[in-house]
Amino acid sequence: MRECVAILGIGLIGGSLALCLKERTDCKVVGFDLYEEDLLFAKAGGAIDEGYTELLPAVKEADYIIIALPVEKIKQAISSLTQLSLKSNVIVTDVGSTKAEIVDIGRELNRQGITFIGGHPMAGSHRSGFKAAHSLLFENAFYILTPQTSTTPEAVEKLKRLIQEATQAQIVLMDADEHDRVVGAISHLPHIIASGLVYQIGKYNENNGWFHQLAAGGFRDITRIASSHPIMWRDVLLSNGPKLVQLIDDWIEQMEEFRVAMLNRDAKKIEHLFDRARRLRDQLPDRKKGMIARLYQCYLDIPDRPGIIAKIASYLAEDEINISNIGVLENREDAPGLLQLTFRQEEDYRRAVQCLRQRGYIVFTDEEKEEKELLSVR
Ligand SMILES: NC(=O)c1ccc[n+]([C@@H]2O[C@H](COP(=O)([O-])OP(=O)(O)OC[C@H]3O[C@@H](n4cnc5c(N)ncnc54)[C@H](O)[C@@H]3O)[C@@H](O)[C@H]2O)c1
Ligand SMILES: O=C(O)C(=O)C[C@]1(C(=O)O)C=C[C@@H](O)C=C1
Repeated sequence: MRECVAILGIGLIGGSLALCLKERTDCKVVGFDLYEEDLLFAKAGGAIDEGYTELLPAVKEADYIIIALPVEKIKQAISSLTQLSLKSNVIVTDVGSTKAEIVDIGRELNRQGITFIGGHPMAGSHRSGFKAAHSLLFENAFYILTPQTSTTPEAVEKLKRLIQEATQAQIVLMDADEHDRVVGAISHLPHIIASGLVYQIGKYNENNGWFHQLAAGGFRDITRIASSHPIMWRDVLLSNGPKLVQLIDDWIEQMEEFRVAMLNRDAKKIEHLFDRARRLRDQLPDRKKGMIARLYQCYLDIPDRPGIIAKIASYLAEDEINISNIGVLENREDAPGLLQLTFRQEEDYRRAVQCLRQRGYIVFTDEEKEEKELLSVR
C-alpha cells in the first residue's frame, strides 16, 4: 500500500518537501493550510494529491505527519494532534528552526504512544510561501533530526529513510538543546544582526537619502536575510530566547573589541581582527548547498551600448553554451554595471570564460571579481 504523508503548512519548506516527496517517492501527499488558494496552487503544481483547511481529514490516514508551520503554530499543532485519532504507527515530525521547546511539547504525543521526532532542514530562503518552493531546496544540505532517548531506532531509521530519499539531504542526529545553541549562533544571530544593520542605516536614511542610494554589494549581501518573513523570525526568537540573549551579549563584546581598537588607533589589532576573520571564513567547509552552490558565475564590465547583452548571448549560443541566467549588477543608479552570467554546469562556465576572452572581453571569475572590488576601495 502507498504510504501517506500529511504536510501541515504548504509554504516554502512544506511546499518544497511536498515537491520532493512527489518527485522522488511513491507516497501520497496530503496538504493542510489556512488558505484554500495556496492548496489549490500546490495541487495544480503537482506538490500534493489532496488539500484540506481542516486538520482531521488531512492527518487521519497519514503514516507520517510533517509540521511545516511557524514555530508557535507548530507547538499548537502538536497539542491539536493529541486530541485527534491518528494511525497508531504514525511518525510525527516538524521542520521548525528551533528544537528544544518543540521537542518538549512533542512529549505530549510520546505519552500517548505516538512517535514525535524533531526535525530541521538547514536550507531555506528569505522568500516564503509555496511560490518560492523548490524540489532541489534541500539537496546536499544538512537535515537535522533530534530524536529522544526514548525514540526507537526503528522509527528514527524509518523517518531518516523517507527524508533522505525525498530530499537528497544529509541527515544528522543531534540533541535538541545543542541544536538550539549551534543554530542560534550560525542562523538566528545573523538574522538579528542583518535586521539591526538595516535599521541603523534606515534611521540615517530618514535625514539623508544617500544612505539607501549608495547601499551596494556588501550591504546588500550581508542584509539579504533581513527580507525574511517577520512572523517566522518572531517565533524563532521567542522560542530560543535565553540562548539568543547570551549570543547577543557575546556579539556586543565582539563589537566592543573593534570599538576599543579603533579608539586606540591600534592598527595592528584592527588588522589582526580582519585577518583572523578572513582566515576563519576561508576555513568554512565548502558545502555544495543544493541549488545555490550549484551555480557557476562570471562577470564582464559592459560598455553602455545598445544590443551589447544580446551580442554576448549570441556568442555563447554560437558555441552552444547554456546560460542559466543573465543579470546586470548595478552598484550605481547612473552607471552601467557588471554583467553577471550564471551557469549550471562547470563545463559551460569554463567554455564561456574562454569564448568571451577570445573575443576580447575582460571576464572576471568570482575570485577575480572579489579582488577587483577590494582594489577599487583601496
Ligand atoms: N524559511 C526558511 O529558510 C526555513 C528553513 C528551515 C526551517 N524553517 C522553518 O519552517 C517553518 C515554516 O517556514 P516557511 O519558511 O515554510 O514559512 P512559510 O510562511 O513559507 O509557510 C508557512 C505556511 O504555513 C501556513 N500557516 C500559517 N499558519 C497556519 C495555521 N494556523 N494553520 C494552517 N496553516 C498555517 C501558511 O499559510 C504558509 O503556507 C518554520 O517553522 C520555520 O522556522 C524555515
Ligand atoms: O538562506 C537563507 O535565506 C536562510 O535564512 C536559511 C536558514 C539559515 O539561516 O541558514 C534560515 C532559517 C533556517 O531555519 C534554516 C536556514
